[in-house]
Amino acid sequence: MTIVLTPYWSNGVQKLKVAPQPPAAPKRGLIPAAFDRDVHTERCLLQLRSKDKGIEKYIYLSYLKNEDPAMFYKLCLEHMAEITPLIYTPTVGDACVNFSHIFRRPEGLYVSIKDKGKIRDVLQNWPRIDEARISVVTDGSRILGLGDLGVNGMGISIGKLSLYVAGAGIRPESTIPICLDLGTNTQRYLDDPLYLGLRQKRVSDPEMEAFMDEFMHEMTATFPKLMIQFEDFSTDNAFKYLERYRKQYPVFNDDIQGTGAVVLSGFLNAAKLASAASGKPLSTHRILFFGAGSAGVGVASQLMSFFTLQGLSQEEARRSIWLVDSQGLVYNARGRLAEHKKYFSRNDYQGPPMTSLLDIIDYVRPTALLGLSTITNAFTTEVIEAMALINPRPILFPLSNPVKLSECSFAAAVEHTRGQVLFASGSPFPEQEYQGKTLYPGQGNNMYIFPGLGLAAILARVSQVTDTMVEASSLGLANSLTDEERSLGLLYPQVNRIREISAFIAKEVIRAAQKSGVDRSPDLRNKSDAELISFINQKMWKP
Ligand SMILES: NC(=O)C1=CN([C@@H]2O[C@H](COP(=O)(O)OP(=O)(O)OC[C@H]3O[C@@H](n4cnc5c(N)ncnc54)[C@H](O)[C@@H]3O)[C@@H](O)[C@H]2O)C=CC1
Ligand SMILES: CC(=O)C(=O)O
Ligand SMILES: [Mg+2]
Repeated sequence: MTIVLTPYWSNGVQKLKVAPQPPAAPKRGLIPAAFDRDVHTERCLLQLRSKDKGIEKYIYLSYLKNEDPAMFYKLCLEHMAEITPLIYTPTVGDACVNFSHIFRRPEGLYVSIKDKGKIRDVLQNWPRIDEARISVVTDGSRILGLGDLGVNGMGISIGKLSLYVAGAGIRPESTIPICLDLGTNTQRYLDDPLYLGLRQKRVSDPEMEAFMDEFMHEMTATFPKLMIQFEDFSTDNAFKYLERYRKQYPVFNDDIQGTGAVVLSGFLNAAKLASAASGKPLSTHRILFFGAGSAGVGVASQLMSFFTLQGLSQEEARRSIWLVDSQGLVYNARGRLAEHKKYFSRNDYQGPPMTSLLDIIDYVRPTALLGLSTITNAFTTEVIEAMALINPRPILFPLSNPVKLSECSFAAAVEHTRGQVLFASGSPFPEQEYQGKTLYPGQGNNMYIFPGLGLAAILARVSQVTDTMVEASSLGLANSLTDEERSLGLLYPQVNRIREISAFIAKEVIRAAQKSGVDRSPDLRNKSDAELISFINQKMWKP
């Protein structure tokens, strides 16, 4: 028997048909005589390309995913570089902002504060309880860099799960996009008659805490084989709920851990090239973070392992990192600091607040400048030039999403470093020609990590996601560059190899889970690496 995704309506939820294999041929007369599935692939692609705007392409692809999921995922796999920016960042940002306006039919699960006390009843309405393996859960409070989008944040859970299917072959019917509706503080949504969420301000912290405790408990009770990815919670809640549940349930926070892993990976590759140019050892890198939120501090914590891999002590590693937030350089003498910034706060600077990025660069003399601030073009011409003056090959990672919030463009980075930049951004930029050479931007986005990490967690049936599993995903990604990709100067592998990369990452993560003793699939322990890779490939769903 094969589960065939047949999205049709019934009582407001999508249902599945369980069909015998092979599916019955359509009845004579119901399709045109010359209909051919391969030709239809081309037709779908032409229809997609005929649309001018990203958001129109997004709407077309959403329709296709609902009507013909196999065709949607076939297109994704065959045209990964073209389609990823349409179903994910940057276009998914527009789709989320306008979610209540472009909405056509429900997808995923909405759990609201009104369901408190009866969350189990809501979860049990999910039509595919037994198949459920992975859920992306957001509360919509910090969607990409776009702020509090309330229930419109559902678009991000849907987009990430499409990448789980396309990128790691998770079965579509095993995914559950979830948006928690805890209100929104965005007035224009509260005033919008089309807004799909509750018309109330966000609930208080204690109310949210009680809700989250019930939600997590009931999720595990209802879906015993489920892995949970927290996505785009506002800063404090991102740290708080990761810490609260990470030892209790199989859960990870993509913005803290997934981003940390993907940036560590690209940084490892960039730092080698930078050190080769400067002649300075890897251990002497100095990293300046512009933005000290969940992503900035998540990446800083992960980059600690870069330095410890070079033989530095924890303390030496910590001292190689500087944070900047909206008040400027983060240092102890500045006054009260949010909990998550304290570890990296500097105690070696006592002067007045330092707020100009140029002054901070002059003071820190960083080898790498990483942007996770949501401040468009914060890396000005002068900032990029200052980095190029200190470093023969400056590392510039403007990682904020979507593309309109990027701290700088690839074109600007190439121009103002005379082609020497080692670059990765959160959303994709086009390649650049410089003095007759083609230069390729990296995409430092957690989409390289979470599909493989999630697949590993599902196959090894882990009880929790450990730091060593996250680090293994990162090193796995860094080591998956081919010689050809290295010769092109790439920091990340080409996205069209995503399934191969996810399989490799999954193998590394499963091994790390086994070492940590959090795996619950003992038969995988006996497999050689080659057998494990082949097992993983064989488990991947193919459209
Ligand atoms: N490339 C990737 O894979 C990922 C990218 N991101 C992006 O990173 C950005 C930040 O995300 P989070 O850390 O979760 O948000 P956040 O809201 O937790 O953090 C934002 C940080 O930027 C700082 N900031 C704001 N204005 C500033 C200014 N004028 N100067 C200096 N710093 C300023 C804030 O003080 C805060 O520390 C978002 O655009 C998000 O899309 C997040 C996760 C993954
Ligand atoms: C990529 C991602 O997770 C973000 O920008 O929030
Ligand atoms: Mg995110």
